[in-house]
Amino acid sequence: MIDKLAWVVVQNRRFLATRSYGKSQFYLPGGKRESGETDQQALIREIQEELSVSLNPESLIPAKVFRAQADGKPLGVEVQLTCYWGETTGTALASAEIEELAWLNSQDKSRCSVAALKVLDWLVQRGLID
Ligand SMILES: Nc1nc2c([nH]c(=O)n2[C@H]2C[C@H](O)[C@@H](COP(=O)(O)OP(=O)(O)OP(=O)(O)O)O2)c(=O)[nH]1
Repeated sequence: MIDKLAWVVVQNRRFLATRSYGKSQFYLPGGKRESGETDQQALIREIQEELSVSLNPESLIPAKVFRAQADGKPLGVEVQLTCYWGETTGTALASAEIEELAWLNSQDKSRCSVAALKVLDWLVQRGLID
């Protein structure tokens, strides 16, 4: 199981998703903890790397944990996304390994990894995106 942290942010009834170079599916932004890091430290570092914005540590609130088949990995390898809400100052920009940023809603299901799709469905259920 691949254990990752992810940032969930909704604006104008869409959520932020990222696509890395060489990949076709969109993911929730985030990544793995490095040794000794808290969830908060790891997520802030990953979001700074991927999107060039600083998450405010005080704003981080646990959202939900999702588990699904990991994109591009052998069948049965799962990714766990421990998702947090959080606020940033500044505008997210595709950086480092990220080729593209997109604000998605349920018209974009086919562009999402299975894990990102679970997040999408949950945001729809909660009435936050269309
Ligand atoms: N952050 C994130 N990762 C996701 C999502 N959906 C999804 O399948 N993943 C998967 C993609 C990879 O199979 C898996 C692990 O990410 P990773 O960064 O370790 O994988 P990778 O193969 O790109 O990295 P690497 O081994 O080249 O370092 O997480 C998602 O929504 N957000």
